[in-house]
Amino acid sequence: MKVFFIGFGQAGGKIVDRFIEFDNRTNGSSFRAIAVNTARTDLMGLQHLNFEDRVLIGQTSVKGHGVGTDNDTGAQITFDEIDIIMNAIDRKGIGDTEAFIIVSGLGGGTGSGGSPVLARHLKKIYKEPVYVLGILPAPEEGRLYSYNAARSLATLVKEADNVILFDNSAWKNEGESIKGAFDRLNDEIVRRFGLLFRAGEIGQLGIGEMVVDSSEIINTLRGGGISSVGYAISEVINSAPVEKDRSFFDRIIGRKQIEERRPEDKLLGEDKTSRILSLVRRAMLGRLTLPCEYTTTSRALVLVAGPPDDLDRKGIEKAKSWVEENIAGVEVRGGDYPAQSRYVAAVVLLASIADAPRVTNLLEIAKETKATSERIDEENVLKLDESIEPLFE
Ligand SMILES: Nc1nc2c(ncn2[C@@H]2O[C@H](COP(=O)(O)OP(=O)(O)OP(=O)(O)O)[C@@H](O)[C@H]2O)c(=O)[nH]1
Repeated sequence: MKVFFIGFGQAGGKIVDRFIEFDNRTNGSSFRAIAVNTARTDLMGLQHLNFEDRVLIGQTSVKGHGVGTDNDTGAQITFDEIDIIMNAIDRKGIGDTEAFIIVSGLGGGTGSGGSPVLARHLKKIYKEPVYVLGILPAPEEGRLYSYNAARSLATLVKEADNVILFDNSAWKNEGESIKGAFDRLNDEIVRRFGLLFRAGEIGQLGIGEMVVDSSEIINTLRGGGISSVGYAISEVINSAPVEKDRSFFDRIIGRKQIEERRPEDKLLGEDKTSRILSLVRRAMLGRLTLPCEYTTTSRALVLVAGPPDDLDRKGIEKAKSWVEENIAGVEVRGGDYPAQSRYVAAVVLLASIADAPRVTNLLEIAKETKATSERIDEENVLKLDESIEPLFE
C-alpha cells in the first residue's frame, strides 16, 4: 500500500521518522512522509525525514515552543495555518498515494488538537481515505492527558475514516517509566504497522499467492470507528538454510540471531496448516495494540508473512474462518506476503470495535475531570475583603 504519513506533534513525528527509517532499511518505497509540529526542537531531533519535510506551525503565536499540552490551541493553530500544511503535502507530491495516515499522541496538545483539523481538510481535498494512528496516554501521565485524549478521540471518530489505537499503558512494562519505554514502544508500533501497510507491495520474493491488496485494507477499515491490531511470530522449522546475513524480513521483525536450521525438523502438510492457524490465534488472543473485546469486531484482515514454503494456503483459509467464527461481523479478508526469513509473522487487523474498556475508562476520566475543573473554577477563588477598594475599576 502506498501510504502518506503525517506525523503530528512530538510522538507523531518520532514514530513517522521510524516508519521512514524502516522503509529505507528494507529497501521499500511504499512510504512518504512529513512531520508537523509547533515545537522547533522536536522537529530538529528527527533523524530520517528530510529537512524540507519538517513543517513548523504557530510561529507567531507560540514562537516554536509547543502548545504546552493545550489541545484547543493545537486545534486553533492548525485551523489558522492549514494552508502551510497542505502546501507541504502538495510540495512532497501525493503521487500514487492510496491512503493518508496521521500519527499523533492523543494526550498532548499539538497532535491531539491538530490531527482532527487536518483529517477534516485532507478529506475535503483528496478522495483517498484518511486514517489516524493514535497513541493513548498512560493513566499515570495525569488527568489532563486523559482529558485531551478523550476529546481528541471523540472528534477524530467523526473526522477520520478510521482511528487505529495504540495504548501506551498496555505496552509499558511493570516498573518502567513511560518515557523510558518510548523507544521500545515505537519499535513495536513500526513492526506491526510497517508490515500491515506493506501488504500488497511487491516483496523481495515477488507477490504472494493470496495477495492482500490495498483495497482489502481499505474495505476492512471502511466501517470507521476504532480499530486494534494483533501480531505474533513463530520461528520456521525447515531444512533450507538461511544465509548468515540478516534477511529482509528478519530486519522487519527485528530478530538478530541466525542459526542453522535442523533438517530433521522439516514440516509437512497438516503441520504447516495447524502452525499458521495457531499463529493467527496467538496474534488475535495475545496483546493487541488496543486491548479490546475482540468478539465485538465488525471486520477483520489477516496477513501472514514469511518464507513461501511456510505460507500454507489451507492454513490461511482456516485461520480466516476461525477469525470469522470469533468476531461479530462476517467480513474477514486475508492473504500472504512472501519474504525470506527464519520467521513467519501474523498480523490481524480488528476493525470497527464496539467494546474497548480502556476507551470507556478514558471517557469516564474525561467526564470527571471536566466536572471537577468546572467546580474548581467556580468555587476555588481567593476571596479578598470587599471593603477594600481597588485602585481603579
Ligand atoms: N508511544 C509513544 N508515545 C509517546 C512518544 N512521545 C510522546 N508520547 C505520548 O504522547 C503524549 C504526548 O504527546 P506529544 O506528542 O508529546 O505532544 P505534542 O503533540 O507534541 O503536543 P505539545 O507538546 O503539548 O505541544 C503522551 O501521552 C506521551 O506518553 C513516543 O515517542 N512514543
